[in-house]
Amino acid sequence: MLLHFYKMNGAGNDFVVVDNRDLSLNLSQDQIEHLCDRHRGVGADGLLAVEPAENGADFKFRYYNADGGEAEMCGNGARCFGRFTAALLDEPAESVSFETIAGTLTAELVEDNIRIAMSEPFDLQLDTGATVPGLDAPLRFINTGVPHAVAFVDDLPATDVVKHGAAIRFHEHFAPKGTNANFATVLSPDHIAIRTYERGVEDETLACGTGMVACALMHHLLTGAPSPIKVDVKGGDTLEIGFEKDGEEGFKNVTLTGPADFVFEGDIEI
Ligand SMILES: N[C@H](CCC[C@H](N)C(=O)O)C(=O)O
Repeated sequence: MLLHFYKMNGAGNDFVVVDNRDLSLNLSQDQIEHLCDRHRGVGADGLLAVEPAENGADFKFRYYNADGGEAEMCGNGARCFGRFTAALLDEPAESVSFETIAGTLTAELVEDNIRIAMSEPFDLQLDTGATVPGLDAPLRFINTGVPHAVAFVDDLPATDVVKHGAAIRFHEHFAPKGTNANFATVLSPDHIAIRTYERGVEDETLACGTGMVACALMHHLLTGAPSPIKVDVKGGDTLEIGFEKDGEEGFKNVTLTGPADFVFEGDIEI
């Protein structure tokens, strides 16, 4: 079958996008894994599928990691999904809504960037009590649409993200679903830098949107830093996380703002 696809990039987190509004595609886990393979396929951290909405949003957004497994949502992918689907609307619009497993999200075009109104975070664990060998930092946790462990470290460039990330991702404390693993450092009161090991990619990625949100909210909880918080990612971009407090440890109106760009489109035999 010849598949038409689009390649997009959200701050270095890259995606294959397929338009499946007619639901004619029924890609298997192996086919998605092949499409994301950087040597044998198109190459990407994940795949975004556009499907028709079921509950009143403009579209449904289905997200699949590079291993072909479906995940609840993807923050960088949501910005790319918003950029892509805004162009599909009958009338030009500044915002577009889409259903995900994590809830219905809205993407807003803000100058050259896309702002995502994220789902409300939950399952906050300021200290999970979990440890991994060789990492001398408390492991914290929050679900920002997908699960994220967060460790603040002193020397981010020297941190073995793959070794410690894999140990956290597969740690029994987060079983059976596992978690993404983020390592963060404070640059200034309103500015952090992070690196992320992603579940389902099983490697460090150049950016992780829900991971940025997790680290920024944890930074607020630990230091009181006000909204917005800037986040530097491995790929070199700086993105912005906005939020309002909802009680002592809750958050609402959480936003993720950053780039979402088309790279190329093509056809591939699968
Ligand atoms: N790998 C994640 C999903 C993608 C998250 C990331 N790419 C983002 O931008 O939020 C998981 O399995 O939970």
